[in-house]
Amino acid sequence: ARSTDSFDYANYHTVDEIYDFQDMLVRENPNLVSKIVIGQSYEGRNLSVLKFSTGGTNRPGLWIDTGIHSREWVTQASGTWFAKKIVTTHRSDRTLKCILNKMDIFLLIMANPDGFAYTQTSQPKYRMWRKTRKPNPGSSCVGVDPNRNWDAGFGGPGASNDPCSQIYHGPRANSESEVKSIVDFVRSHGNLKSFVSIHSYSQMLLYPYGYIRTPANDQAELHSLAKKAITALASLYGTRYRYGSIINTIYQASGGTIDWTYNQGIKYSYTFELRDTGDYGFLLPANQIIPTAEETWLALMVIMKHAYKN
Ligand SMILES: NS(=O)(=O)N[C@@H](Cc1ccccc1)C(=O)O
Ligand SMILES: [Zn+2]
Repeated sequence: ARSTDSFDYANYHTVDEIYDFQDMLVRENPNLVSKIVIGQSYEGRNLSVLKFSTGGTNRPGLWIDTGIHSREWVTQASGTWFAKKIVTTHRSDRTLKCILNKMDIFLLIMANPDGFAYTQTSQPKYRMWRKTRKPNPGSSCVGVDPNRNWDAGFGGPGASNDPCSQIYHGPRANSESEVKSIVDFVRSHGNLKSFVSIHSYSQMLLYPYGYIRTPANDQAELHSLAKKAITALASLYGTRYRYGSIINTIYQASGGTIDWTYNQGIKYSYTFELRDTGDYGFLLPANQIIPTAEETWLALMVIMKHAYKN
């Protein structure tokens, strides 16, 4: 595309097209958008975070990542749409205007670019790739599950020590550069107020914990905020979400992203599982990208507004 106005948000795009989109968005909006390279993937692709800021220094931040599981294509597509939505509405939307007067938004659209590139290679059998693409010593199986590699109940039930497993946790916590780079950013920023990691599919809004049954200290607040968020989501097209703690709502999972961010003190830590509930699953038709992104944005705004006010 020649600009982010002519970019086709209603279709899926390649790794390179999304990198180009990010650079165009920065060029077109130098007073709002900048790019922070927080690290590289195993195969050397940039982990590029878009920063949306109206000024200040080290303002409290709001984090969103998409695409950490590479086959969940509606998430990278939604992340691209979110980026354009922020730019086109940050003056007209009062809530977003207020948020950006005091806070920064950080958006990592391709959290697993190697896996994403792999799902786009010719053979259809690669389309369902989930993990990173780092070889595992002593195994013919490649990759670690980047949603089991975090230092939160690492290696416990709900992950596998088998390199051939889709939920292989890796040789140690933060072994994957895609994970370590985010860990380092979260620590160096030190002032994130919300952390949302976006997955698909199942239509769920999940909060900690996944590795233990013990309720999070802020469980009541996280539960009521989740209810508000999915109510806003449903208001657009009637899409119904379930919500609750990871372990109670989907399954036990150890080493997950938001369990670690919550334990770092980022209270508003959530994972979305976007459309659908299994009719198409990870192969969601492109005509559902924009409706999915639009309804999800309403829920994200509820969470970000709450983080802004508390
Ligand atoms: N996106 S998904 O289909 O892989 N489901 C997620 C569910 C999940 C979500 C948040 C923390 C742990 C686990 C998964 O990593 O298994
Ligand atoms: Zn996922």
